[in-house]
Amino acid sequence: MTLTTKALTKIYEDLHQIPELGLQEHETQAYLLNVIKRLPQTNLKIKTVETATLVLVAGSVAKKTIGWRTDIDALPVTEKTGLPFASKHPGMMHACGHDLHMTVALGLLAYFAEHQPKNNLFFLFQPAEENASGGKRLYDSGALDDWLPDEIYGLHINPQLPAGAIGCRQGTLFAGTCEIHARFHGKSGHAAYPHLANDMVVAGAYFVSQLQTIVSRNVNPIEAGVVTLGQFHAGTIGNVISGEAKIDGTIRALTQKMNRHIQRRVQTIAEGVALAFNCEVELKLNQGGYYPVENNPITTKALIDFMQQEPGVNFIETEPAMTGEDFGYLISKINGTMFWLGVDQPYQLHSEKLAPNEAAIEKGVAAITAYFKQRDQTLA
Ligand SMILES: CC(=O)N[C@@H](CCC[C@H](N)C(=O)O)C(=O)O
Repeated sequence: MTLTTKALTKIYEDLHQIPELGLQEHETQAYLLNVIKRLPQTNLKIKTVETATLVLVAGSVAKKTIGWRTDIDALPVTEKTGLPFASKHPGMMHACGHDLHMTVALGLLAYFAEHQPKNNLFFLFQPAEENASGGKRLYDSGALDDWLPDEIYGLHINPQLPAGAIGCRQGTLFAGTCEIHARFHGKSGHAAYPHLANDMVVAGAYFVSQLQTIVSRNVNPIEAGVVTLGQFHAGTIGNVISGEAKIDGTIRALTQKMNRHIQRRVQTIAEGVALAFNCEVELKLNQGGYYPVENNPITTKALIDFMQQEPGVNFIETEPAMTGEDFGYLISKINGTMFWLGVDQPYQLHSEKLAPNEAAIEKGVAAITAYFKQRDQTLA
C-alpha cells in the first residue's frame, strides 16, 4: 500500500500534534503501531521494546538485511509556529523534525509492505535521540540482535537546504557530542557579608569564562570544536549570596580524539575553579552514544552515486555539521550512512518556530524508495 501525499500529510500533521520527550513516547508509539497494523501484514513482523518499534519486512530470497532508522522523540520547547496543527502537548514540540522523519519512514515501509523486496528490510522507530542515547540503549540491550541489519541508513531534516534536496558527504557528517553538567557548591550568605560566604555566582562565572578559552587556545585552529553552555542557574534574589551554581552545556567535535581532548580540558578547568574558589564541584561529562556520525565509505558511495544520477533528485554535497546524533553509535557498530533531507526554512533546528516545508516528505519518500529498490537488487 503506497501512502498518498494526502495520507502522508495527515500522518505528519497528526504526529506533529503529539510530541513526547525521550523514553516517554507512548502516544507516538501507539499512533505508529496503528498505521503499521493497517499495512499489508503478509511479510511484516512487528516487535516493541519499551517505546521503540521494530519492524521486519521479510524478503522473498533474503541474503542480507537493509536497515532504516528514524527517531521519534521531541524536545521541551514551547511551539510558536502558529500552525493549525501545532503541538497539543504543552511545553513540548517536534522542533527537530522527528515527526517528519517518522512520516518518511512510514512512507517507505508502506511501499515495501506491499512490494516485497528480495532482501529483508528492517525499520527501527527509535526513542530518545535528543537526550538519552536511545540508539545505544537499544543496541547494547540486544534488542536489535534478531534482525541486525547488514547496513543501515537514516536521515535528518535540514532547514538550510531546498525542500526535498538530499545532502550527504563521505566521512564525518555530524559531530560527536558530550553533555556537560557542572554543580558548584560553596556557602550562601548575606549580600553585605561576602567574606563570610562563598559565592557560587562568581565561581560559576569564572568557569563559564574559562571554558571560552578551550576552543580559542586548546583546539588546533585547522580542526573544529564547540563548547556551548545553555543553562546557568544560581541564586534566588539580589541580596542573597548563592551557595550553589548549576551549569549545563555541550561539547561538539568532529573526531572522538578532539572530543576527549575538550572533555579533559573541561575537567581540568572545573577542578581549577574549585581550587581557586575553595569550593566543591561535581562534574558529569556524558557522551553516551553521541559519537561522530562517520559515514561508511561503501554505503555512502552507493547512496551518493544513486542520488546524483536519479532524475528528480536534487543532490547537494554538504559540509560536516556540529549537530549531534546517536545514529553515530549505530554506525560505529553497523555499516551505514546518514544524510540530510532539505526542508527549506528560515528557522534553525530546535527553534520554536521551525515549520518544515511538507513538500519534502513526498520527495524524500520517492528518493529513498528508489534507492532501496536499487540497493535491494544490488545485494540480491
Ligand atoms: C540533531 C540534533 O539536534 N541532535 C542533538 C543531539 C543532542 C546530544 C546531547 N544531548 C548533547 O546535547 O550533547 C543536538 O543537540 O545536536
